[in-house]
Amino acid sequence: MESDDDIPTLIDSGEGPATSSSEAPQEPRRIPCTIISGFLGAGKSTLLKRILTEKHGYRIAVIINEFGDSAWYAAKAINVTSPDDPAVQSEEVLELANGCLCCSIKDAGIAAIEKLMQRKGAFDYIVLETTGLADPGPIASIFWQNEEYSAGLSKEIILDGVVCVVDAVFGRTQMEEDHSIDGIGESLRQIACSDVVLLNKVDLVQSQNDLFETEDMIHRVNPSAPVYRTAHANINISRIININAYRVADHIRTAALSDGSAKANANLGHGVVPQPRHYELRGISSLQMTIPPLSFEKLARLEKWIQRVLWDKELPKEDSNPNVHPVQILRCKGLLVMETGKEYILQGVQTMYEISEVSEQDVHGLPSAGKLVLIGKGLDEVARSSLMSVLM
Ligand SMILES: Nc1nc2c(ncn2[C@@H]2O[C@H](COP(=O)(O)OP(=O)(O)OP(=O)(O)O)[C@@H](O)[C@H]2O)c(=O)[nH]1
Repeated sequence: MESDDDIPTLIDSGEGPATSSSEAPQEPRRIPCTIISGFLGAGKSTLLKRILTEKHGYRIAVIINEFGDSAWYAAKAINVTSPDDPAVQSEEVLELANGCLCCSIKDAGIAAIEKLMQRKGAFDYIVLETTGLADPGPIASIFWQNEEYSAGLSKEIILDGVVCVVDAVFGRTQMEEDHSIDGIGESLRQIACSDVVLLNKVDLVQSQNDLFETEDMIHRVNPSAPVYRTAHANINISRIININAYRVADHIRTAALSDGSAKANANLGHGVVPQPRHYELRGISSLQMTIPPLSFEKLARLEKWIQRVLWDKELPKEDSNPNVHPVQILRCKGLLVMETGKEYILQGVQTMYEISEVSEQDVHGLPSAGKLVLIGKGLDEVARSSLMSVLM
């Protein structure tokens, strides 16, 4: 670490940053950021390498935090590279001294990224690889657009999505047996916070049944994240980069609810509220449901319920349920369809949430059903009926 104030600095390689092809002033544009999380040894670096060598047209700044031999998080490096343009292969290395990113990002980590942003123009995409032990939730919330929480970073960076790499060989055991953080298995936290899951190393698994069972477990913990099977992280990059997971309704619209909900959806729009399902594994629980078209009054009630659960971490008290019922949300996602045909996306990370209207060109056809997925703690039968009562 070079600086006195513990703020990491970029070490200039001497070759200078790439310049924009056009000198014309450009609209300020937020840089998308993809977070790669995943189980130890699952293939995160392999995925990163693949991203950096694929042809995708982005000049990518990479932030890595390594788990060093001495059990210290040793160094994080930022490289600016573009496989499409050898001229920008110049490497700019940023060495950070202390702490894993999830611990230090609120201080030196943020400063590092702010310094990186002073070089904007040199890159147009950020990929951040976390260690296999990191909880991506707090990291993701740094980039959340709520400026109060993101120390202004969200003015310049937009979270594109969180990709979790799961080991197809050991993933199930890891989910069942790893350490827990605050009562939740750490690998399950990573799945909870992800927008896309890669089930990697499928070449090493003989039994299709084993793969199905691991996939099933992932789906139950996070019903809204698509799971792709990969060997050596070989994936069509467009499935993980620039997916706009927090903005695009299609992600949620096409996310399968785990019981083949097409049939259930067919009955919606007639005031039928299907039974939500919930699932619990090692402290984490998920609750998912399809939601019939809402009136604005119901939307307001649902939002109030969400606020109560996210901010107060308990269910609203009711006559039928006067006791305190603690809940915690790690991630929530929803597509809320209105009776008028308008659609809204709900996105939430930790205690932050946003409900934004889907632009008209992204609303396809007649509204059918909305979807809501909550992942966290305490999302049990009581939570289920509390949510149902809001929608009745
Ligand atoms: N057979 C096989 N080996 C793989 C695959 N993906 C990665 N590997 C190998 O598995 C080892 C671990 O891969 P990494 O990409 O370093 O995993 P990681 O998640 O970055 O590891 P940590 O940072 O230690 O958590 C390396 O030797 C890879 O070459 C795969 O799909 N199949």
